[in-house]
Amino acid sequence: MTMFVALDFPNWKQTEAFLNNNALQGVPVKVGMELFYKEGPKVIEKLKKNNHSIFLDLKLHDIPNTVHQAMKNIASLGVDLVTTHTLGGSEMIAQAKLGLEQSHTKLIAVTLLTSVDEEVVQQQLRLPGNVPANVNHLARIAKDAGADGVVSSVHEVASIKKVCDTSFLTLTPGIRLDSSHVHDQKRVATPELANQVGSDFIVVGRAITQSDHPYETYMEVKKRWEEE
Ligand SMILES: O=c1ccn([C@@H]2O[C@H](COP(=O)(O)O)[C@@H](O)[C@H]2O)c(=O)[nH]1
Repeated sequence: MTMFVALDFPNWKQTEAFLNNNALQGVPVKVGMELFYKEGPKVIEKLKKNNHSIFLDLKLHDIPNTVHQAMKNIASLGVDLVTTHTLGGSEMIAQAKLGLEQSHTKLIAVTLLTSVDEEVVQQQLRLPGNVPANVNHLARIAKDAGADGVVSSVHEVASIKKVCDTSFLTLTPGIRLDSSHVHDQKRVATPELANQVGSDFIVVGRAITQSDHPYETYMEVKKRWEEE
């Protein structure tokens, strides 16, 4: 069970200040597109030097060969987890996994983003079935293609564990302490519910990074996540 703090900051200077000013040095962190596209691989080196576990959330989505070659480069960074989308299909996921084979990095495939709801799935994208059915289907594809786990919302975890096996990892963003301030997220849940349904990892961003008291909020979320 690990809780990652999403370091969604524009650059290293602001990231470092946030970690140092709030006594969060060494906590598990998620690096996403915003920070990585600005700072590149050196941001990973810096965080590793400060003993952070790292989830690199770049959500690769391209043809299988391109994803394979990109994952070979990511493997050399020594991060703990990395993401690809599932919507590139089985071959893309399998090639992503092969690209990581010389490393300890686990491959996590994004099913449906937590910012997506039934309106997007059914009215905009016109996918057959509802959100839970699509998430289950994509999780099964990811597992069969060799991924170590999936990103979903907390609400789909129990069903994924049933369909894919309890050892198949689930990583759940969209964590909120209450129903206010959901921002652009649609499928949100509390840390307690994430624990109850058996989520293996949670990701918490703005609830902590935009808090008036980030350290206290971090400790509160962690307590609620671990002690339920
Ligand atoms: O389906 C997904 C996949 C990734 N994310 C990422 O998690 C964090 C969540 O941030 P909050 O501020 O806690 O909403 C963010 O970095 C996303 O890129 C996700 O939310 N949903």
